[in-house]
Amino acid sequence: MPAAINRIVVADPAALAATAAAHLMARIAANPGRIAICLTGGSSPKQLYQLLATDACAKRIPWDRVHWFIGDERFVPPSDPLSNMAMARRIFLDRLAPKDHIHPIPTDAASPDESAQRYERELKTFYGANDLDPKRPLFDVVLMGVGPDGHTASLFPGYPALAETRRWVTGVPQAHVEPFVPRVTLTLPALASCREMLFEVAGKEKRAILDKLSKDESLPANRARSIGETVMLVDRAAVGE
Ligand SMILES: O=C(O)[C@H](O)[C@@H](O)[C@H](O)[C@H](O)COP(=O)(O)O
Repeated sequence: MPAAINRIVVADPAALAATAAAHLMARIAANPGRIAICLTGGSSPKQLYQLLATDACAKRIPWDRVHWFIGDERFVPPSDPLSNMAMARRIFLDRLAPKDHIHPIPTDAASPDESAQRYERELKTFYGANDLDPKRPLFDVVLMGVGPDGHTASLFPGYPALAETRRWVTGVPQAHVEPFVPRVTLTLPALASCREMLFEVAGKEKRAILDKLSKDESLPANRARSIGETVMLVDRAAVGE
C-alpha cells in the first residue's frame, strides 16, 4: 500500500496554482526559522511560480529566511531552456530571492553523478548533518509533478535511482521520456524528508497516468511520500470531470 495521500480536486490550472500557493504560504507562515523549499521542473509548476512572483504573494514571503532547492534537473548548462531551475529563476527567483538562497543543481560537473555528489554535499552542509533525522525534515515543502509513465522528479520506473536508500542525490545517465537528456535527481529518502510533499497534476493528458497510479503501487509517483503530509492537487480535467 502506498502511504496515505490527501487528494484535492480543484477546478482548473489557475485554481491549482492558487491552492498550491496557499499550501506553500501556510508552511512558510508556520516556520519562524530558516525555511527550505524544494521546487520541481516540468510545465506543471509554471503558473504557481508566476503567482509567487506577483506582489500579493511576494510581499508575504520572508525572502531573507527562505532557501530554494530543486528536486531534479536536466544535465544541461544552467541557462539552457531545458533547465528546470532556469525556469524558476527566470519567473521569480532571480528578481526576488537573495542569490545565496538559490541552490541550483550544479550541472557544470563532468558527469551527472559528479553533479549529484556535489549537490548532496551542499544539501548536507545546509542541513548540518550527514544523516536525515525524521524529527527534523530537510525541507518544509517539496513540490512534485507526475510524468506520463508515472515518474516523479527524475525517478523513472525500473531505474536504479528509484531503489537508492543511502544517497540523497544521484545521477541518471539517460531518460527514456522527453527531454532525452541525462538527469540528476534527489532520491526517495531525501524527497521524503519534508513537512509537506505537494504534487500538482493538471490537464486531460494526465487522466491515463492518474488511472494507472490508482492500480499500480510500484510506480515512482506512488512511492514518493513525505514523512509528514503528502497532498496531490489535481484539476477536474485530470480526473475526467
Ligand atoms: O524534469 C522534469 O521533467 C521533472 O521534474 C518531471 O518529474 C516533471 O515534474 C514531470 O515529468 C511532469 O512534467 P509536466 O509538469 O511537464 O507534466
